[in-house]
Amino acid sequence: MASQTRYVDRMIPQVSLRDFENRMDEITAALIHAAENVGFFTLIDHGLSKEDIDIMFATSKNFFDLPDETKATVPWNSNNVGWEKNSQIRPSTGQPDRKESYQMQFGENMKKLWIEDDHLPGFQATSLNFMHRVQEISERLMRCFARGLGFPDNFFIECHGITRPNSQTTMRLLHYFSLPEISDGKVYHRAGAHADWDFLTLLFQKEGQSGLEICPGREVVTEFGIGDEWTKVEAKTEEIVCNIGDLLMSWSDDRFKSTFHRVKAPCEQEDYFGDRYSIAYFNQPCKDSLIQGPLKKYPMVTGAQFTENAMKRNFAALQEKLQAVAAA
Ligand SMILES: O=C(O)CCC(=O)C(=O)O
Ligand SMILES: [Fe+2]
Repeated sequence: MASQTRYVDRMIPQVSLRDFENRMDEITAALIHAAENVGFFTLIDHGLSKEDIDIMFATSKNFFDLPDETKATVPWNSNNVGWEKNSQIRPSTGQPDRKESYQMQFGENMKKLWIEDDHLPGFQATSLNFMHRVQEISERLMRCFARGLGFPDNFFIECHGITRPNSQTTMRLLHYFSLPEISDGKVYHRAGAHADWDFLTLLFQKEGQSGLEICPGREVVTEFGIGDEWTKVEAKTEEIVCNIGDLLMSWSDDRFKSTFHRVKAPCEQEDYFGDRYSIAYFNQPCKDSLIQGPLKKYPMVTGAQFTENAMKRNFAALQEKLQAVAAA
């Protein structure tokens, strides 16, 4: 069968964090190069073993295997926490992603939103432990990006402090449902094309459960248009896929690229149609962090304002898409 999607081979840089303290300048140069050119990179030698990651994936599967009524005891709310199913509509597709997800944070937003130990013993402890370890990796990357942009080394770490009660950093467990391999004429979006609006996203994929694709090319933080040439990102459990979000793009005066990506709606023979589990860790700013790049390209905003603006832009783009779909 001829491929309908236009694919191009692009190098997605791989960065090793081995011997981090001694190699920090070398690692910073590699990260800056990746951020300026692709917006995506993968990490190896990051300190989490394949087994550590597999334990979190097993914990995630145990959660999603619970009956919907049980998961509905921790419903999603607009603090970006909790469980949702088939409810996220992207401006690029105008249709809900076929997935369920559960979002967790460190702070007070999680009050009453942790699934209870009676339902899933040890879930909260395992998840928080994993979140702390991913935070440590994020903080190493933040030190490098601060150094690369000329801020003090700890600058971004403080702006995203997870011990602050108003921390918004989020880990999201994702489960995409298996889909019919024989087309019934419908398109089942998994994660419609989008850019992330956080600082940096660290994504875990499970071996064999492919589907993530990237589409570089955006020049400023406010565009929702997307191109049509995609590059597949291989699913390897032991690698962390990282991407620059709109926040870091803005904080770098658009020097670093927040790149469109999607989990493809499988439709071609070589696509993967089975259940897909992934885990995304979104580094979000504290509400009172002050955001402005060294060149002051954009007016200074707080973390709360940045988040609000991103949600407003998303909402407006979504309304526009829904109107276009209704008119068609
Ligand atoms: O599930 C994935 O692989 C990607 C998820 C994603 O891009 C997101 O949730 O922002
Ligand atoms: Fe994303």
